[in-house]
Amino acid sequence: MRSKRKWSDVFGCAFEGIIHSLRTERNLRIHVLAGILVVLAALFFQLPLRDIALLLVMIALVICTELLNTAIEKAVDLISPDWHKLAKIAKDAAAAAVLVAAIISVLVAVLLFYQPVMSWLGMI
Ligand SMILES: Nc1ncnc2c1ncn2[C@@H]1O[C@H](COP(=O)(O)OP(=O)(O)OP(=O)(O)O)[C@@H](O)[C@H]1O
Repeated sequence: MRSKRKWSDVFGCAFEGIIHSLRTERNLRIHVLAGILVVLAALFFQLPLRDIALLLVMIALVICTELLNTAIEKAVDLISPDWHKLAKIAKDAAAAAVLVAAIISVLVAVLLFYQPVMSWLGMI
């Protein structure tokens, strides 16, 4: 089925989703702040553009999984306000997606920052 929604409506809904999630989800705010700090650190240590691009991809991955986690949580709360085994599986899997993205992002950041930080500290 072809959607008749205007582009401005599509962007408007997406923007509302971001604002609502930022207002209500503490973990998302932490991830956005961490992402900003990582980009500032990458600029400070003058990482190559390719490394900065990789960091941006990882930051986007974490923020997107966090947004999807919020979407799944809300949908599950709507469908299953009471305790249900499948609701637990859905929410736990969504939370696990954020955790995996966050862990891999930290590993990528450590690999990319290791050499420049050590050299800045005069340790190599
Ligand atoms: N309806 C439910 N049925 C079964 N288990 C649930 C249900 N709601 C929540 N849980 C369990 O509680 C955990 C926490 O769920 P909750 O909705 O409170 O998310 P949260 O961890 O507080 O997320 P966030 O902090 O990102 O808002 C879930 O991962 C799940 O294990």
